[in-house]
Amino acid sequence: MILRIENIKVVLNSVEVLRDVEFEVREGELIALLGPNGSGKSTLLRTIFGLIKPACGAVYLNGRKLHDMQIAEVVKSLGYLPQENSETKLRVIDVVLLGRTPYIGIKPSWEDLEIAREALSMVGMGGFENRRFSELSGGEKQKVMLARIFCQQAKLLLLDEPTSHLDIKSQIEVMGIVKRTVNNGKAAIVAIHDINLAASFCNRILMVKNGKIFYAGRPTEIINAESIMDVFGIEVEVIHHKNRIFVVPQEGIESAGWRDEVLGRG
Ligand SMILES: Nc1ncnc2c1ncn2[C@@H]1O[C@H](COP(=O)(O)OP(=O)(O)OP(=O)(O)O)[C@@H](O)[C@H]1O
Repeated sequence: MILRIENIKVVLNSVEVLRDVEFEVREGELIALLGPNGSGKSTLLRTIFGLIKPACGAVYLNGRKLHDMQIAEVVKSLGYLPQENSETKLRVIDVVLLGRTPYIGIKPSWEDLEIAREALSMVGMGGFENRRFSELSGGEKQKVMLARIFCQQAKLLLLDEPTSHLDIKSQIEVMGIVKRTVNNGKAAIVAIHDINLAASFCNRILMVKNGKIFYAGRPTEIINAESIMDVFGIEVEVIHHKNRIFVVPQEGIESAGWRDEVLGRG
C-alpha cells in the first residue's frame, strides 16, 4: 500500500494552515510528525483521512484519489485516531466494536467480538469490557480508543498524539504495538510531541513548522540542535549514544552535569 500526498495546501477560515506538503508512505513505515503547537500536524492527519478537502493538491491511496473514494472503502484502508476522545456512556466493548463497523453486517459476529476483545487485551485493557467509557481515566480512554483503531485492521494508521495521556510504560507498550503492527505489512503516521519516543520507534520523521515540512528523514539524520532550534526555537543538546539519540534541554544539561555520565566519561 502506498499513500502519496501531493502538493497539499489547506485553507481554513481564510487562514493558510498547510502549504506545499508532499511525501509518500510505504508499507512497513512508521512516520512521526513533530512540530510546535499549531504547526498543522492534526490538520494534516485530518486532511489525509478526508475530513478536510485541500484547496489544492490531493491524497492518493494506491494511485486513486482519496476524495473520490466512498467512505466505507476509506475506513477499511485508513484508521484515524483523533486527538480528543468524544464522551459516550457506551460500554468499553461497544466503543471498541465501533472499529469493526466497516465489516459488521446487521450485528457483530462472534469473530468481531473476539477481535475486539483481543485488541483490548493487547492494550492492557482486558477485563474492562463492561465498564462505561465515560467512567474511565484519561489514559484508559486513550488505550480503549487505540484498541478500537487496532481492531479496525486498517492498512494505514493515522494517530494524533496516541500517547499523550499515557504513563511511560504504557507509552512504550503502545508505540511497541504500533511498531509491530507496521512490521506486519502496515504503515502509520503518528503526531507526537515526545521527540525521544519518536526517535526510538519511528523510521522517518517529518518536522513541521507553520504548515510546511521543514525537515524529513531518518531520526539520526535530521534530529540535531540546529533543526530543533529552527523548528521549535529552543536550545537543546542531542546526544548520540549506542546508535540512539537523546534530546535534552541545554539548561538541564548545564545544571545537572550528567552529560559525561551518559557518554561513559564520568
Ligand atoms: N477551523 C479552523 N479555522 C481556522 N484556523 C484553524 C482551524 N482549525 C485549525 N486552525 C489553525 O490551524 C493551525 C494548525 O492547527 P493544528 O491543530 O493542525 O496544529 P497541531 O500542530 O496539531 O497543534 P497541537 O500540537 O497543538 O495539537 C493552528 O494555528 C490552528 O489555530
